[in-house]
This record gives sequence, structure tokens and C-alpha cells, in this order.
Amino acid sequence: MAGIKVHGAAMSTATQRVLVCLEEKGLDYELCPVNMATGEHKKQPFLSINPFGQVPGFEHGDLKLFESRAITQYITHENAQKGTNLLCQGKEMAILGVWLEVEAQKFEPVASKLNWEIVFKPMFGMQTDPAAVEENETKLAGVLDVYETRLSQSKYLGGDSFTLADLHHLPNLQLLLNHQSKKVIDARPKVAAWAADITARQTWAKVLALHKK
Ligand SMILES: N[C@@H](CCC(=O)N[C@@H](CS)C(=O)NCC(=O)O)C(=O)O
Repeated sequence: MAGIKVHGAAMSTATQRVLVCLEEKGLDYELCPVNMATGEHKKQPFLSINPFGQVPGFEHGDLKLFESRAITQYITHENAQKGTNLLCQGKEMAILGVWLEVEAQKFEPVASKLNWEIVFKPMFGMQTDPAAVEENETKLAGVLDVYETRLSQSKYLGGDSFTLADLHHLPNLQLLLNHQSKKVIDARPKVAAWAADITARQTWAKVLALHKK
């Protein structure tokens, strides 16, 4: 799969989700930086890739995609035989599909709100809202209680091996681990062990290193 371009920013969680998937599959790609500070993502030509004006945008030949999770699904389906096997078959795939949805519908809204309040607002000179933090830490605890039960039945969310369901968590999970909300993870031993395991992947370290460049 040659000629992949990811338009985005190394600090963007949604961009990181696509990059770590490409790394797991061992694919070459070009990361084309989008200058969000100057609003490049709200202007052409970027809008021709993502009309919603958000990173990442993805190009493979004449195919243009947006929405990080749709992009990772394209990459994994097209490259089933390469790198880490991030999908499975039949009933196992059905279970994996459940956890892909759980990440997008239950984990992401709460985790991204916490990261917005605690990481990004101060970065942009805005004040963290402690009430929003408290409310979302309580919500996160409820979500992670379900994860704790799941992870006492299988090593990873989708089953016994690392899959796309785990991978999709990496960017927001990493930020949570770096700040006060880590306590919600640490209070749940299976979740804490899973989080330590998946964030220790070499592919993820490579993506984080891009951010630090
Ligand atoms: N659901 C989208 C979310 C994309 C998204 O929220 N991107 C953020 C950066 S992580 C962005 O572009 N923010 C700037 C904006 O919304 O104007 C995806 O997964 O690709």
C-alpha cells in the first residue's frame, strides 16, 4: 500500500490514532503537517479532504478519507496479512465490534472532555473547569468499571490479543495517564495493567516521539 498521506498534527489524538495503526501494520506513510494555529484545517485545500475541517485527513491515491476510526478500518482491512493482526473473524469479530463502539460511544466522549479540561484548555490559555472535571471523572469511573469486568475475562478488550479496539484507546488513554485522572485508572487493577501494557507498545512510542520532535 504505497503513497499514503496523513494530513494532521502529531499532537492531535485523532491523528495519532491513524499513525499508530500504520505503525502496527508496518506501512510507509507521509505525515503532512496541518498548521492548526493558523487555521489551515478550516481552509482549502484541507476542506476538500475533510469538509468538517478537522484533522486527520487521509489520502491513498485518489481515495480521500476522514474520521480516524474509519481510516484505521480501511488500513486494517486492506492490509490484513501485514504487521499486527488487528481484526478477527466471525463471532470474535462481532465482539471486537462491540468494543470498537464502546470506545467511540462511551470512552471517547468522557476521556476527551477530561483531556480538553486538564491538558488542552491550559495549553490555549483557558481555565480548567473543576466541576466538569469532577463530573467526567465520575462518568469515567462508571465506564471503567465495565472495562474492569471485561478485562478480568480476557487480556484485551476484543479478546486474547491486541486489536483495533485497544489501539483506538491509545491517544486519549495516554493523556489520562499523564494527569490527575490517572487515579481513576489506577483504582482498577485490570484496567491499570491493560493501560500499562498497550501504552508500552513500541509502535506507540514511535508515534509519541513524532510529537516531541
Ligand atoms: N471524530 C473525528 C474527530 C477529529 C477531531 O476532533 N480532530 C481534532 C484534533 S484531535 C480537531 O481537528 N480539532 C480542531 C477543530 O475541531 O476545529 C476523528 O476521529 O477523526
